[in-house]
Amino acid sequence: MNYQGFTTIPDDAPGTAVLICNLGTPEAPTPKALKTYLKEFLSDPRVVEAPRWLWWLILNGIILNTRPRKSAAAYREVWTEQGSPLMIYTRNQATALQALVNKEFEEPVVVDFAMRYGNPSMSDRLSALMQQGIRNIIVLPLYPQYSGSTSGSTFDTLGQFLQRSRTVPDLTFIHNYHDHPAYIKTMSAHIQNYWQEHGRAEKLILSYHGTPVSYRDKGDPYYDQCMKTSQLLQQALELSDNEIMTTFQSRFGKAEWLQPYTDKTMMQLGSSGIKSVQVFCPGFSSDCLETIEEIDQENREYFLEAGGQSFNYIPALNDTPAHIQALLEIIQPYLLASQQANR
Ligand SMILES: C=CC1=C(C)c2cc3[nH]c(cc4nc(cc5[nH]c(cc1n2)c(C)c5CCC(=O)O)C(CCC(=O)O)=C4C)c(C)c3C=C
Ligand SMILES: [Fe+2]
Ligand SMILES: [Fe+2]
Repeated sequence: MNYQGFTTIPDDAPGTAVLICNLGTPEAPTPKALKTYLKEFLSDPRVVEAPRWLWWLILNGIILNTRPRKSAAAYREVWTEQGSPLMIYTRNQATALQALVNKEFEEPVVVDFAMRYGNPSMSDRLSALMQQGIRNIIVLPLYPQYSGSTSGSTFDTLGQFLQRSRTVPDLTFIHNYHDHPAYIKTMSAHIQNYWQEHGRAEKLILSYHGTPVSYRDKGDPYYDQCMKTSQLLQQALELSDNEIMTTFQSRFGKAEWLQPYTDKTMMQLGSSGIKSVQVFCPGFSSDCLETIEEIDQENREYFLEAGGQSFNYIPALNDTPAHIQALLEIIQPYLLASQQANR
C-alpha cells in the first residue's frame, strides 16, 4: 500500500473540521452523466446486496443501458441554472454552517461538504482537510435515519480513505440523528409555519425513501428509526392517528421494499374520498430528484387522478436558518469535546 502523507501542518491550522456528506448527484442531466453516476452508485455492495457476479451482469447488461436515459429525463425536470438541487442545497448548508460555527465558536473550525458518489468526492475533501493539518474530523452524513445503504456506505468510504493515510485524525462519525430534539423541533416548526401560510390538509403524509425489506430483516435499523421520527413528529404536531401517515417511496428493482408504498397510498387516498393531502419527507435533508420530481410531480398526479382535489408538497428543511441551527446543535457536543482535546 502506498500510504498518503500529510506532513505540512501550519502553526495556525484549525484543529477541527466538520464534513457534511450527502449522496451525490450526476454532473449533468444527460444519459452519459447518468450512466457514470448510476454505475458508481449501483455498484456499491451496500446499496445492492445481490451476489456480485449476478448483479454485475444485470447492471452492465440491462440497467446501465436503459435507466440513464429515463433518469436523465427525470433530472431535467428538476435541474436549475445553478445545477442539481441536491448539490446547491448541500453547498449552501456547508456555507451557512461555516458562518454559524464562526459566530458561535472562538477557535477556528473548518466546515466542508462531500458527496458519497460523484463530486466533490469524499476522498478529495478529506485530502484537502488533511493537507490543512486538521487533527479532528467530525463527519455528519445528512441522513437523519441510519441505513447501511447510505450512512454505512459513507463510513466505508471514510474507512477506505483512512486506510491509505499515513496519519489518521481523531474521528467522530455521527451515526444518525433521527430522534434528536433539535431535528424534531425544527421539522415541527417548519410544518406549522407552512400550515400558517397555506392552511392544513385532511392528512399529513410523511414519506421516506424506501429500502428492501430484506435489509430490515437482516438488522438494518432504518425502518425503526423512520417510525420513531414519525412518532416524535406526530407528538410534536399534536396530530391524531387519523391525521398522519408514514409511507415509503422510490422503489428500485423487483424485490419487496418497505411498505406502505407512497405511490399506492396516494392512489388509495385519492380514490377513497380523501380530498386533500400534504406530503413532507423527513428523511431528505435537501430537496432533490426524489422529492421534487417523484413526490411533487409524480405522486401529485397519482393523488389527483385518483380523485383527490388538493396536493401540497412541504419543502425539505434545505438551507433554512432553522435547519442550520439544528445541524449546529447536533454537532455541538462533539465540537466542544474536540476543542477541549485540542487545547
Ligand atoms: C434518504 C435516504 C436514502 C436511502 C435510504 C436510499 C436508498 C437507496 N436508493 C436506491 C436507489 C436510487 N436512489 C436514487 C436517488 C436518490 N436516493 C436518495 C437518498 C436515499 N437513497 C437521494 C437523496 C436521491 C436523489 C439524488 C439526486 O441527485 O437528487 C437513485 C437515482 C435516481 C434514479 O435513477 O432514479 C437510485 C437509482 C437504492 C437501491 C437504495 C437502497 C438500497
Ligand atoms: Fe436512493
Ligand atoms: Fe425516484
